Amino acid sequence: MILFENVTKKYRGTAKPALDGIDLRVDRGEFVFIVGASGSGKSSCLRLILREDQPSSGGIHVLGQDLGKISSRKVPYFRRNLGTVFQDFRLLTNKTVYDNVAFSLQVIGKSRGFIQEAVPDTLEMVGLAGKSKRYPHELSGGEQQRVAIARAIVNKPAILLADEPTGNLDPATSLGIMQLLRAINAAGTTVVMATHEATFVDIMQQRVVELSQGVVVRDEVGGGYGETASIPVADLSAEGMQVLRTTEAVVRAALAPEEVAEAEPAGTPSAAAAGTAPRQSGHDPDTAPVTTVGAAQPPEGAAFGTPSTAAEADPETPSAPAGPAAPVAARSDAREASVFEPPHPFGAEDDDIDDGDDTVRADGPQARRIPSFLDPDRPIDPVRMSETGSLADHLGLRRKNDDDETDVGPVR
Ligand SMILES: Nc1ncnc2c1ncn2[C@@H]1O[C@H](COP(=O)(O)OP(=O)(O)OP(=O)(O)O)[C@@H](O)[C@H]1O
Repeated sequence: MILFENVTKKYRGTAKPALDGIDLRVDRGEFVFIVGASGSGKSSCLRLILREDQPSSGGIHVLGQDLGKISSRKVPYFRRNLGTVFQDFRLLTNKTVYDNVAFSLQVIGKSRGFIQEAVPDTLEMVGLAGKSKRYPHELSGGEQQRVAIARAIVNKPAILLADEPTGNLDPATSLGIMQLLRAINAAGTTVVMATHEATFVDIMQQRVVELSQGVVVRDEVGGGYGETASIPVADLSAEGMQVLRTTEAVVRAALAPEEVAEAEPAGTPSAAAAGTAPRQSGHDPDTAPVTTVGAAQPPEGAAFGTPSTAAEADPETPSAPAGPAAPVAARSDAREASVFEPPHPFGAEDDDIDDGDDTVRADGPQARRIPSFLDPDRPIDPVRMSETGSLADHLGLRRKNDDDETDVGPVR
């Protein structure tokens, strides 16, 4: 899906290359952290994948495209299949939440009908259904980043590139964002994330590619942040891990193919997978207990087919989402697509682009995509988690207060 072959990037006027002979392969469905000290080449990597920049030498293939051969005219089409999220959110300040997300579809010519379905669905998924009319300055940092993520995924990209997406957020809010990215990955989108956040790299147990002075010095699955961490690794509590396990359980339950097949009437292939449950307006995810931090744990009855009670979130009862999803199954008939369908690397308008590189290696790193400590079959007590305070408490990351504004600003 992403292939770097001996890629070197040397910026004009610099003595040392930013990237020096990089070989890297990322397969469909992987979640890959790119870590390394400041200046090690993480952002340069992402820019090359996005085709914002070109390598000085070497070859890069993304979604079957040789980026060295793709014409400038085709670059915008190519980028439709890549969602991007940045540390500084990059929202349009004069547009509402809804319009920020809708805009990315309007500029690529999506129909009004598609936009009217896809935008609310995606906002619901990221836990912002009740804030669609707000402007960015009326949102906390965590909410702004969720808008940015909604905008990045509303067109169902095959790949989501995230460059320090939690860099401006406090730890508890960052965890919500990480859970959301993990859920998006669980739904089929390949995620490549550059980060300094040792804590999340360690607890997520995904593939870690470490750069040092433009060279890959480590590439392992389930690795921690490593010796070069510039941020101390937090000692996450067992409760913190339970929170993540519950999230994974909910996502898995919502996306499990067998439940989908049973839950939906014939002709509505995306209904249960979309997890489109009756909407609950006015819900503020930042004021709710543990189960709503991050949209991977959306408001009750909301996206992912989330169980309607904390008890139902128990992974022992994975069929819980089938209920909430059912009432809106008929509505799905009218949809062009659901955000939870497997990503279609290229739409009809992009048929001229070859997608031949999208094979999955059976023995590839994605084989361990879901770590054992997130195993939904392991016993947890979701009721206790939902009734005993905030996520920050569970993680030992208590905030100064509950004010939304504490989401904003660097805390490291
Ligand atoms: N446009 C540019 N022109 C010249 N040098 C650049 C340019 N962009 C990046 N560099 C240099 O390339 C190297 C890698 O930069 P890059 O931004 O990829 O690192 P990074 O790992 O993302 O760093 P950080 O964690 O601080 O964002 C650095 O030495 C940087 O100074």
